[in-house]
Amino acid sequence: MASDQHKPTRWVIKIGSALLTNNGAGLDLALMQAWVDQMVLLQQRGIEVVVVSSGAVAEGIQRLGWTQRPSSVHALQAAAAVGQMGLVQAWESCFKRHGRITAQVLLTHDDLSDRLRYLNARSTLTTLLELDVVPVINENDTVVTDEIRFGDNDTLAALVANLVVADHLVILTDQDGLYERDPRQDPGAPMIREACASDPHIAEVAGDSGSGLGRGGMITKVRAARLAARSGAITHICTGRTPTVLAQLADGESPGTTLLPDTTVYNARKQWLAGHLQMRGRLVLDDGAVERLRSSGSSLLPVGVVAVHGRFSRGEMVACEDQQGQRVACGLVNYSHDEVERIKRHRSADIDAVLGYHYEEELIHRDNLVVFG
Ligand SMILES: Nc1ncnc2c1ncn2[C@@H]1O[C@H](COP(=O)(O)OP(=O)(O)O)[C@@H](O)[C@H]1O
Ligand SMILES: N[C@@H](CCC(=O)OP(=O)(O)O)C(=O)O
Repeated sequence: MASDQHKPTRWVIKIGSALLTNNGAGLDLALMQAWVDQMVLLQQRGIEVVVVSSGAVAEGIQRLGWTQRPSSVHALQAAAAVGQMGLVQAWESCFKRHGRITAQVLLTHDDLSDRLRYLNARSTLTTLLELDVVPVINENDTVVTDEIRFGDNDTLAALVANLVVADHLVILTDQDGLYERDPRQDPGAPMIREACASDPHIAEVAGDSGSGLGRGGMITKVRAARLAARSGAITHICTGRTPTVLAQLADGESPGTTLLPDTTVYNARKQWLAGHLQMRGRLVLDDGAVERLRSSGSSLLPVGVVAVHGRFSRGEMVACEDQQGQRVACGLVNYSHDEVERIKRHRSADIDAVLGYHYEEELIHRDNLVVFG
């Protein structure tokens, strides 16, 4: 078990569908065993490992004997339920050969946006790591609807990296790294070896999935690197087809693309706030309010709000934008959308007179607000 003084090194390792299932042909058990052999080596070097494994839908489609990916949500969810069995069986048996124990953790977006469930998930994961168990995480595809979906496992892996404060997020995929253009379209495109996670260029060159098996493509991997950077994690995008890739990374080599954290590292509560992917509404701020949020970390007052969009209740998550539509911050709002409509542009001292009551003088208190750098 880890002592309180020594923070262990943690890696979140995410593996994509096309890679895991040999482009949809069924789980590639030999490759899975090769990664597990290396993960055990990492553990022997004192590195704690969390696996985020895609592949449930692809494996389910294969097990059900379907020749193509269905379009119906319920068929996809059924495939995920079938395939998840195969996934966890395979991970368990690969780790068992080394006498290691695994645990299945299935998450939805709601599990991480609800503060209590988020804290619970964090405690469970850290307990599993202290017990030397390898958590194998996937989205709970069988129950998710679009409203509560992470959407892709790159994003899920980044939020898990935030949750366990991982040092490295390793995204194993079917390409050697991030290229200047999708290598499926341009095989001669050069690979980007290192960049800052927030570099706009990398988001411009990253395209969507070319395989039809994966959900996100490179763009979700770049966004995941940005999310992971909020807790200080370095992201590596590498091919999982090289059997020694994890050992190479542990030796300090950079076999793929390395994306370095270059933004403010948030504290635990701000990371939780920043990890909310679904906003209930949008507040448009005037230039003065944007400047104050950015420069002095102030709370948002109603006087700085010029427009309100969406329907939200007190306590829900809203985005704050400048007048050009750029997202500046997000936070838990103290007033509902119709209340904000009435108190916007007013001084806090006037809230009582306008509404006939007031909760707080801030629209979003600075403790519940996260400003993007
Ligand atoms: N700039 C790029 N560099 C590399 N791959 C890219 C790029 N843009 C788009 N892609 C595509 O992203 C795919 C990887 O994403 P995806 O299929 O979602 O994989 P995974 O299942 O591993 O998440 C690659 O096979 C490639 O076709
Ligand atoms: N949760 C889904 C994976 C979704 C996903 O993001 O896939 P991928 O882009 O291959 O990592 C599954 O297990 O099939």
